Parts: sequence; C-alpha cells; structure tokens
Amino acid sequence: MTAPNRLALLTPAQTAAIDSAGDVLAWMENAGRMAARAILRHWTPRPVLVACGPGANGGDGYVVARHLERAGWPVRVAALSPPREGSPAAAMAARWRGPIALFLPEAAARAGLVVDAVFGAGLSRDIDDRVADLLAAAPALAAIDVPSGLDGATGLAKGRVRAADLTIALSWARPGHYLLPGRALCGTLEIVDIGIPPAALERLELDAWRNAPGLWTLPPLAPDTAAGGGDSHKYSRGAVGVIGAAEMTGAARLAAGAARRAGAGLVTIAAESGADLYRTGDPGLIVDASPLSAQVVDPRRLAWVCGPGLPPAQAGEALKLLLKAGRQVIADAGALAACAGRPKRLRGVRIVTPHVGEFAKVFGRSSTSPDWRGRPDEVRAAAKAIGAVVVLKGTDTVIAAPDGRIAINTDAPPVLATAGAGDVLSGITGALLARGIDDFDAACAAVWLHGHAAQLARHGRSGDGVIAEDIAPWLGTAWAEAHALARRKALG
Ligand SMILES: NC(=O)C1=CN([C@@H]2O[C@H](COP(=O)(O)OP(=O)(O)OC[C@H]3O[C@@H](n4cnc5c(N)ncnc54)[C@H](O)[C@@H]3O)[C@@H](O)[C@H]2O)[C@@H](O)CC1
Ligand SMILES: [K+]
Repeated sequence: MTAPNRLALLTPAQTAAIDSAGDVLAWMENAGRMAARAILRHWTPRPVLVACGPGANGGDGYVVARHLERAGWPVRVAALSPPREGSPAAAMAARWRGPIALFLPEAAARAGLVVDAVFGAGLSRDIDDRVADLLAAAPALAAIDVPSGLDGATGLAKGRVRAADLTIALSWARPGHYLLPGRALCGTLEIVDIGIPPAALERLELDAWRNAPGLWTLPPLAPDTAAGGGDSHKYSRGAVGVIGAAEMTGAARLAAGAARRAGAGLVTIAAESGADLYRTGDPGLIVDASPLSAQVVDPRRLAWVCGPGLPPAQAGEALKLLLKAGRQVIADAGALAACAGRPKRLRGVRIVTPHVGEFAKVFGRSSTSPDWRGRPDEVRAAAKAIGAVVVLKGTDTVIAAPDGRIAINTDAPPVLATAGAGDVLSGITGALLARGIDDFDAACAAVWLHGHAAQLARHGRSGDGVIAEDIAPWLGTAWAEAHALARRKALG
C-alpha cells in the first residue's frame, strides 16, 4: 500500500511535530484566512462572536475575526484568557483592533454565529463550564480544527462538547473527525489547505488514513479474456470457500453470493450436512458435501469465510481444520463466538470482522455501549495480539493491521445496520483475499465497496428499505466507481 497523503489522518501529536519545525505564523495566517472563506461560503453576513482560547487555536480565531471584519461582517472577539506573551497567537491577538466582548454566554446568544477557536484537538483535560456554557449558547457554530473538547485522536468528547454546524480542518483531517461521537459533533467537515508543504509528512510515521479508493487499488473486476478460459481461469480469478451451517443457511448464502459478485471465479459452500438446502436456487453456487477435512486440503480454494450462520461449536471445529491446512481465513460471527475470551485461538487467521459486541467478547472488553467504537489504539492492540487484520464494524468502521496502521471508513450509510449485511462483507473480503490482494488492503477495499454498494442500492431503488440482498448486485458499479475515483484523485 502506498497511501496518498491526502487521505492521511493526523493526530494532535503529529501536528505538533510538524509545527515545531515550521513557519507557524504563516500557517496560522493561512488557517484563519481559509477558515473565514469557508464561513463566508456557508453563511450570509451576520454578527459574529469569535471565542478565542489561549493557544494557537485562539491565534487562528484572531485571524478569522480580522478577515470576517474585512469582508464587512460585524465581529466581536471574546478571549477566555490572553495568549502567552511572545507566542504566534499573541502576535495575532495584537493585530485585532476591533470590538471585544466578555467571555459570557450572553455575548454568544446575541451573535448570529459563534466561531469556536477556544481549543484545538490536543486538549489535555475536560473543558470547563465557562467554555461549555458560552459555546452552548451559540445560535450557530463554526469550529476551527475541532469543536472544543473533541479529542482529535480518538473522537471522544472531553466534557460537554457543543456540536458544530461546520468544522474547518487544517490541511489534513484527524481520526477524531471521523470516529463517533466526533463525526456527529463536527457537522459539515471542510478541509482547507493552509500551505503546509506535503514534505512535512515525510518526517512523521503516518499510521492512520481515511478509507477511500487510492488507499488501495483493485484489479479489474471482469476476467481478463487473454488469460485463457476453463477451470484454470476460474481458479485464477480466486476461489472462495464458505463454511455452510446445517440449518441457518441464509448467512452462508449471502456471503457466497457477495463473493461471487465481488469477482471470485468460483465459490463453494462446504456443507457436510444440509447440502440439499444449499442446492436449491443459486445455480452458479457449488455445494460440496464431502467431509470438511477433505475440502480444506484443496489447494485451489485459498480463501475461506468461516462463521456466518454457524453455531460456535461447528465454527470452532472448522476454524481448527482451516488453520491446520494453512488456509486464508476470514473469521466472523460464529467463529468469533467460538473464540470469546480466547483471542489466541484466532492466531493464523488473516482477517476478523467483529461488530462492537463481538469485539468485546473476544478481546475481553466489558463495554459494549454503542458509543464505544473501540478507540483506535484498542483495535490496533487487538490486531497485534492475534497477528491479523481486525475490522471493527460500525458506522465508523475501523480497520487495523497488526503493524499499527489503521483506516477509518467514512461513508457507510445507516441502512447497513440490517441483518445479513455483515455476511455480505465477509463474502466480499473473501473474494478480495482470494484474488491475492494483501490482507489490510483487502479488508479496507471490502469495507469501502460494501458501504458504497449499499449507498448505490439506497439511491438506486431501495431507499431506506435496503436489505442485505440488495447490496451485492451493486458491487460491480461500486467497483467501477472505485477505479474512477482513484484515477481522478491521482490526476489531482
Ligand atoms: N499544523 C497545524 O495544523 C496548525 C495548527 N494551528 C492551530 O494550532 C492549534 C493547536 O494549538 P495549541 O497546541 O496551542 O493548542 P490549543 O490552542 O488547544 O491550546 C492549548 C492551550 O490551552 C490550555 N488548555 C488545555 N486544556 C485546557 C482546559 N481544559 N482548560 C483550560 N485551558 C486548557 C493549554 O495549557 C494550552 O495553553 C490547532 O488547533 C490549530 O487551530 C495553526 O495555528 C498553525 C498550524
Ligand atoms: K476549536
């Protein structure tokens, strides 16, 4: 993976490292000017209160105030406390000669818009009532960097954080802009260029990206006709095995159908029992009723989906056989239940796809609350512990590699919270692994294709009534759009 810089997500510590070696005064001026422009695009002229903190976030605020006033808007500045003497922020504060206001909720309530330049993303402690009360009184809010109190590394709120209508990120977004609850607190996110040279990123050890085409590349979906036909051809496109349950057959079917639509040449359901159930319908699906121990040694069936619809005991047995045979395994659902509290049992699998409840059970977290999205470091630690890619599913899916890289998915529609959607994801992932795509890239691409296909299904025909079966038919279009987007962005 050669990740493009535009998709990089920077933690506050990484930004601080950039700033320590850069022209902060010039960047602060650019940040304030570009933020003012974004505000001018989003709102009609109105009285503005710029709330400034003591650090560089406040410094940006003084610049915003100057540029909005120059544009003819009535502007007042309220300072929480003065910037440190000699700092870039103090230089910007000295250039503000317009009206000032007390740092009180009443001042915010009287304005038509409040600019939140109180704190940036690297807050060390919770925001206090003085800040929270003023921001809560704002009729509308534009936040610089992040809404004050939002932790840019984790997306968690430190104290009472007022949601912004517009958040202006500076040159690069942060993990916290996309992780819940941060994503919801940011409102519309705009990333503005503040002139930091891209070379500044070379000195950082980047480890987080937004999941989008360009982070990974896909081979063509359609078979290469020059590569020959027949069985060798089917296998060269990637053969996937799906472990079938004897009773709950829907999940394996969904996974298998998605693997086929995602370009696998051949998909087999391994059904030692219940084979007849799988043989009805889906004429292109191969059903193999021979003992699983014989099937797993077929060297052509490289990638296996283990878990959808399976009782934990069956999934656990199948997992053992697959790992012993050295197969590439995607462990989901029943296979995760089989490893509850015993993550080491997953060692040897390539990708695991838990939702938050399954993550908690496998990796021993007690919290399954919906706003716990598995902070990036915990997902990283889980991936490291089992030596496999962990896909923590949710509306802000986090994909972590054992080496510490993470990608955060940003545009999955809420309709994905539907029964069977996870089975579809594991099938897509299986197809990509079988095509020989690297584990982390396969997981990231599968998550994006899955979300994008669901978006297409929603806009195409199904609306908010999207069900799992609607997703796979859109994978071909999603695949083509991934190619088009990667190409367009590469051209600039
Ligand atoms: N490379 C970039 O992205 C650039 C970022 N800039 C700005 O720089 C900001 C970061 O600047 P700073 O590191 O100065 O951070 P802040 O502006 O968030 O300020 C931190 C200051 O607030 C104090 N503080 C922290 N938590 C507090 C709390 N709960 N209650 C009261 N005081 C508290 C700290 O002691 C420190 O003095 C970014 O948010 C951005 O707006 C630009 O000015 C320049 C370039
Ligand atoms: K802010």
